[in-house]
Amino acid sequence: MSLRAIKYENNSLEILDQLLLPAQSKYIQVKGVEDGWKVINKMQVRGAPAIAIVGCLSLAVELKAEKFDSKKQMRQEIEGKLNYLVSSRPTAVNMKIAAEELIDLANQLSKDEAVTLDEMKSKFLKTIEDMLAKDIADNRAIGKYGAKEILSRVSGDSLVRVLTHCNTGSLATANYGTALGVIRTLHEMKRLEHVYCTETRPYNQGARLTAYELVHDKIPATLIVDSMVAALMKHRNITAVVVGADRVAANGDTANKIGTYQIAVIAKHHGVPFYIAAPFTSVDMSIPSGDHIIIEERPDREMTHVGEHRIAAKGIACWNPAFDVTPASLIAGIITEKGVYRPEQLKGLFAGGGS
Ligand SMILES: CSC[C@@H](O)[C@@H](O)C(=O)COP(=O)(O)O
Repeated sequence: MSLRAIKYENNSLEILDQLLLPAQSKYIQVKGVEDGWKVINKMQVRGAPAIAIVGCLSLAVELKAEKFDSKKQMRQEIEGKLNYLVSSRPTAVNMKIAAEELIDLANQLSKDEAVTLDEMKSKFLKTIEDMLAKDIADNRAIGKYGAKEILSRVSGDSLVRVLTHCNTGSLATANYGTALGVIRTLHEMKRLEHVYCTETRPYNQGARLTAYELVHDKIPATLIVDSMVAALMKHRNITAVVVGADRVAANGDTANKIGTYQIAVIAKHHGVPFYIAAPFTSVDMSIPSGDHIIIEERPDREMTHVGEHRIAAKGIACWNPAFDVTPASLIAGIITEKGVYRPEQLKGLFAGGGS
């Protein structure tokens, strides 16, 4: 079983087809931006950090093979292709933030007369290639800060019981994961008694992908269906909830996989602290609140069918938003690679250049 969602070696990019997991481990080659857009849009690769990394690496693969007449031409192509990649899925912000940073870099390199055409290309490619290592380092730091925060909720050497939703692990990132990274760290510290993961209907990221990662790593885990969360909190003494993010607004409101909001409401009712684990690349300071987040709506078929098998009555109308927004008031803390912050602290961090 492979847990590497993204393989990038010798300028060849392959992604593990997450539509086929857990039944089959099959890699598909991404030959350029067109392929990158398709694998993201079809959710063969998914999870906010992995979307950004695969999108940018698909551009790297294409740029390496291309010959440009001028730095201006290269800059224009970069900008057009990055904007196209941003359109592949609308809610996760990581691809948009990466695109803005890379377009800025291309502008700077193209204006700098001391930089040749070849140097511009190699500096640009190196910046993209460095994203893989940075994401893993960020996830390790998130794991460390998150574990410390959750352990602060129990006394002495007590073990903790954690609930997570969707998939935020090695399959959603360059490796290790964000919320699942926190769970991995707790397990490495031998302080995790048990993790519960939701099925995460309709795409079943929890049942198919998180369960696959937990079994692979031999982490003590139990799968529940999404409607069991309240019963779980009543009967199983959950220490904390930790989930990922697709976009965190400036006030801390957070878009994440559909179903996250109801878990946060239930957690509040039971006095269970609810945490978001996300790198700063998921924070969108350009929007004041979650009301401004565009929520992707996916095809009805994801709800009406499991694989090829229809489970819903023919003719029924469906509503299939892929994400919801959890208000900042329900979030105990945002676990980042730089530490754990209360939602209302975000604005101050960015004002002080904290990103
Ligand atoms: C580290 S992944 C964070 C989020 O992207 C994750 O929680 C999530 O909602 C994934 O949604 P998906 O639709 O599978 O891309």
